[in-house]
Amino acid sequence: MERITVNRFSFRRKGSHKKKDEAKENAFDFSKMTHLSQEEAQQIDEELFTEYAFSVDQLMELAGYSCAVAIAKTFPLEKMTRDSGAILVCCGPGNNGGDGMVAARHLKLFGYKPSIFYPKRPNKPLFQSLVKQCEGMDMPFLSFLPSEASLISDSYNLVVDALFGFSFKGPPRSDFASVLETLKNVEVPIASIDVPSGWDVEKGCEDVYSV
Ligand SMILES: NC(=O)C1=CN([C@@H]2O[C@H](COP(=O)(O)OP(=O)(O)OC[C@H]3O[C@@H](n4cnc5c(N)ncnc54)[C@H](O)[C@@H]3O)[C@@H](O)[C@H]2O)[C@H](O)CC1
Repeated sequence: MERITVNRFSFRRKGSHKKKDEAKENAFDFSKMTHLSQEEAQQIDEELFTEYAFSVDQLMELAGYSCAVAIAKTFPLEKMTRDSGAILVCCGPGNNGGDGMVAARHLKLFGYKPSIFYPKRPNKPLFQSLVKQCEGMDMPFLSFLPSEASLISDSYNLVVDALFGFSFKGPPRSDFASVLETLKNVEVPIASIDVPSGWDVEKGCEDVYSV
């Protein structure tokens, strides 16, 4: 099963503008993918907030958009076989979940058919606005996640994992334990925003509950 981690800082594409290199450029060499440590990522965020006066909304829009672009390049719409580009975006209770809704919005504009699973919603204007924007673009919100992974694999071409980012501290609390368990067993690719949910941010996939 294919897993990729879509980290807004990890895709560095040396663009070649010659037509003939296009195929080579599209076949991304994952060995060149770089990762930031949790501390580096937090330092960059902090610098963007203080030195450059970016707001969380702006960073979330940049992160969600760049993840949508990376996902569209890695999983082209024309290669999807199920239900004209149906994808499932699973959003968690923090900013990573916000990234997921922003990515869903852009993927919808790229022609994909996102559905969103967003079980735990912060009572904050930023997230309420993101939900309103997604509803306004006719993206359905699932009231529950099918417990059978096969139902997800049969209905969607891709799962976007925007459940947890760098603030996850395992093991998953009860409300998300079954969600991670189901996603572990899906047979379609999972594109994780920032960190695959359940992974230790620095050490990687250490525990059985990681997607
Ligand atoms: N740094 C920024 O301002 C930005 C970060 N971006 C993205 O957001 C995540 C980090 O966001 P944060 O809200 O700090 O944390 P998470 O989204 O990873 O999750 C926190 C959320 O999860 C709950 N939680 C933690 N551990 C568990 C657990 N074991 N079981 C259940 N629930 C858990 C916790 O209570 C919180 O509610 C970062 O990765 C970026 O992707 C944005 O891009 C914008 C700016």
